[in-house]
Amino acid sequence: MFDVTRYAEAAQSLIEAGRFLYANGWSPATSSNYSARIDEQHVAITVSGRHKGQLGAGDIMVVDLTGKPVQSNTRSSAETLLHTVLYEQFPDIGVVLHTHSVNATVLSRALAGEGRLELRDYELQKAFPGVGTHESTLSIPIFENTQDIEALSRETRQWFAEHPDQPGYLIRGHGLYTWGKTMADCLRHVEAFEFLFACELEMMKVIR
Ligand SMILES: CSC[C@@H](O)[C@@H](O)C(=O)COP(=O)(O)O
Ligand SMILES: [Zn+2]
Repeated sequence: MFDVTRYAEAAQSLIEAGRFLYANGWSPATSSNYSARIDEQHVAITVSGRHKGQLGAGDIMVVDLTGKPVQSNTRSSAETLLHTVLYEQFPDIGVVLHTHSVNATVLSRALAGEGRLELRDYELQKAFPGVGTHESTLSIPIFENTQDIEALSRETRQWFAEHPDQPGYLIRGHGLYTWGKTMADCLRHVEAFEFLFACELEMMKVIR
């Protein structure tokens, strides 16, 4: 079983993250899902279909690392498996955030036919762990959107087994997944990605 105090802390951090992400326009219309690790085997995650700007304690539940609900009859996020494969694969991550911003959606569609977004020469790449210079490349995979989340979870697992240092991915026409050791780290990654996506879209207007 899991520690109730740690669950309450994780739930509170997800509630606060939801207010921030919704206020920024990155989690509109009940979209997005968030999770935080409680211990090696348990994760607090948003209940499916809830408004992410108005989350309360009843909107957060617990699943195990196979995505199975623990002590709950509610349905966890439809995309639970996209979270749990990351916790399984990266034992040191504590938080996963999935957002649906306009820029992530438009940029991933603008790059139709391309399987990656390569980010280079931006100072803000240093917001990600292990990046100490703008002279580096962040290779962000773009997976095709699908309603078959089990298949997508297998696809992401395989890609990140081969590219463990990349801090996130896009689903085309859908949104961003990113993670971090702490909530502060993960929120910084969302903000950094959003800044970089906006820059890429501006660059397309200037250069193409
Ligand atoms: C409101 S459409 C968005 C959903 O289809 C999904 O992509 C999403 O992010 C939220 O699903 P949820 O089951 O609430 O976690
Ligand atoms: Zn989504």
